[in-house]
Amino acid sequence: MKNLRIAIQKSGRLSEKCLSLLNRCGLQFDNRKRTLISRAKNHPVELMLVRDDDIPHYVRDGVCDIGIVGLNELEEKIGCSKSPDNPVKVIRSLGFGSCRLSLAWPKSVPFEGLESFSGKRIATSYPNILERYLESKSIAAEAVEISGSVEVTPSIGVADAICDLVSTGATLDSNGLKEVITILESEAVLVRSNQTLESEQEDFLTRLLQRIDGTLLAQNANYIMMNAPKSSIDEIAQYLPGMETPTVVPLSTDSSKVAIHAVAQEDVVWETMEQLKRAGASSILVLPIEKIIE
Ligand SMILES: Nc1ncnc2c1ncn2[C@@H]1O[C@H](COP(=O)(O)OP(=O)(O)OP(=O)(O)O)[C@@H](O)[C@H]1O
Ligand SMILES: O=P(O)(O)OC[C@H]1O[C@H](OP(=O)(O)OP(=O)(O)O)[C@H](O)[C@@H]1O
Ligand SMILES: [Mg+2]
Repeated sequence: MKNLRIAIQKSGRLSEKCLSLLNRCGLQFDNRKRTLISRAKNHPVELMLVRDDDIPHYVRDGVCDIGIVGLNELEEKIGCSKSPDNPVKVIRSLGFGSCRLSLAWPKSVPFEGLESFSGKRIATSYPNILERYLESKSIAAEAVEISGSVEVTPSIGVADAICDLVSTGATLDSNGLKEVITILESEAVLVRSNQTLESEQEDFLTRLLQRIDGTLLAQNANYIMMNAPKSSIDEIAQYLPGMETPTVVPLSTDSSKVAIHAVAQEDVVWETMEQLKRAGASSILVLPIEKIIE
């Protein structure tokens, strides 16, 4: 059977989270960091550890079948991820690696809107996204390609402004810059090529996607259990927002009471538990959920 090849970032902001997601999906790999291709111990899967810049092209060219990469890298290297003709398709958004690609301007220079960028040099590691954006807004500015430490370029005279990734904004702030326009909201995405996979690979990918969905769903979900008088079931159900119909089970020791179990698709806060107690519930337990298959 042909292995499903998965590319993830070798070392960087996404590496640990990608590995942890795959582990939670039941894939086990050798931990040796220097092994750049490793076969999963228990599934027909091969893991490729590579620079994140290369993942979009590897997936497009069929070097690997699927990959996890920031949407920012995908848009830069392949572009138009939303177009149906795109050779690389986003098949899941994974909810980590959240950041945005933004234009930033020196705090010491007055900023008068997008027009301020006209005729200016903008340093960036994302020249394709930037140029597409500037063109769509009819702004004539020069994208100066820089591979890293972009935030330093205005203060050393290499550029007038920058276009780079922002998360907390601390890097911009400590380099005398302020975020002025967001061009792209990004997060880690699972991608696949448009090329047809062998049927066994496709089958395994379907199973893997079900596991990823189950893991992502479980991530924010909780299981809540409590005992309550039968007379309070309706009131208690009102305080279980976003939950499927709770399971109500008789208690063998007390016929006036029942056990209520429910899955909450969100965090259950102390206030909700306090409300449940006021409504007559006791022994209220909230447990994390590890996996879900719907
Ligand atoms: N400050 C941030 N907060 C959250 N996510 C971020 C942040 N900066 C980058 N990312 C996301 O993490 C991805 C990887 O970032 P990282 O800095 O590790 O990349 P890199 O230096 O290009 O790594 P590589 O050596 O693989 O080329 C980015 O493409 C982006 O999607
Ligand atoms: O808004 P902040 O929370 O300060 O994050 C933004 C910084 O994070 C990323 O760099 P990273 O730290 O990954 O370093 P690198 O660019 O050298 O990989 C990005 O390129 C910014 O420089
Ligand atoms: Mg990179």
